[in-house]
Amino acid sequence: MAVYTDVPEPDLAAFLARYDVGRLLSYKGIAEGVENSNFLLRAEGGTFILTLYEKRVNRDDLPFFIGLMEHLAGKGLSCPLPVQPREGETLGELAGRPAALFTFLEGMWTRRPSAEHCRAVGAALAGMHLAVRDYAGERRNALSVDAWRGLFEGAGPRAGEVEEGLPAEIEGELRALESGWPQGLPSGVIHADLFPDNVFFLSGELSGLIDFYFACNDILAYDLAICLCAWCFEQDGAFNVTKARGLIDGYRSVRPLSEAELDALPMLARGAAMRFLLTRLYDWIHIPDTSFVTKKDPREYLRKSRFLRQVRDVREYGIEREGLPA
Ligand SMILES: Nc1ncnc2c1ncn2[C@@H]1O[C@H](COP(=O)(O)OP(=O)(O)O)[C@@H](O)[C@H]1O
Ligand SMILES: N[C@@H](CCOP(=O)(O)O)C(=O)O
Repeated sequence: MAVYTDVPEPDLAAFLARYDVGRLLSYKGIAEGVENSNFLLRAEGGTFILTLYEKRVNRDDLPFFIGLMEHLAGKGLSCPLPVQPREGETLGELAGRPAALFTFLEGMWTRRPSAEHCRAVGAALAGMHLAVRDYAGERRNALSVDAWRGLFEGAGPRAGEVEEGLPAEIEGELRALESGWPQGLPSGVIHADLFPDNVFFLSGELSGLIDFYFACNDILAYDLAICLCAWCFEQDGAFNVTKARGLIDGYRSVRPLSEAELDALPMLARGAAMRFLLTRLYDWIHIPDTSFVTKKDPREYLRKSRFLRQVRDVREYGIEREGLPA
């Protein structure tokens, strides 16, 4: 569950007095999420999400994230819009933490994505990549290929407790990624965590994207590779080619992929699997079992990494390349 900070009602009422939302009617913590504390809040002026930014989010990055959501909403992309206070900064302070109020997005995330969901996500991701082309904010990806070795070392020798031989396997894959990581591909602001729990659907249609707190500047096709990892495997670990085709073709229907991007996709997908394997491994080892945070299983991404290492050509994801059948 992700409510790390208690918010006393009088403090919240004082915080809300900065906004034109009327009186506070009710609020409750939201169990989902990992990084921040989120509350569903009802006021006379409507329903909102209150976010308190916790320790793992760097305060200096908050203007980038908030500016990004404002930019995307301004371009018509459906995402939480930071609510402006009557005066002063969008970002306030509540219960000793940086805090902001957001519009409530209707919809639910899907636990059983279909190929059609994947197609819609691909199209939305590409739409986001086009919409951010003129966003002035910049943020380095602190979880890209140059950071993975540090994460691995941070996990330490206890990585072998998760599975025998795991440290040597990660070391081998890290070397391959570090030496083969694609260069010179189109870059821009990416979401970097567009997992099913960050995409809402309503009546079968994609209704919006949330959780931009890993967004950063990186290779655009890497964002698609992250989605491939997160959306196109079944619960039993099997890769679903139909979903992969849906995702990639959905993306290409909005933003075509160059030959160089298609060539790079298998390596980018291996990198994406490694990134989530390592962050999950780090948390698995460092977050105490007594913590109320539900730790995500690194082995899920180990299995995905093993599959993705066997892929030699993007056509193995079920898509066609110019003139070449799948
Ligand atoms: N703008 C929003 N509208 C509706 N629900 C939201 C909104 N923002 C967050 N939520 C809810 O809060 C949960 C956690 O939000 P998320 O941004 O994923 O947190 P974290 O950054 O901690 O992972 C989401 O799964 C969703 O249920
Ligand atoms: N998507 C990551 C964890 C980040 O969680 P989120 O709730 O912020 O999306 C993973 O699955 O490892």
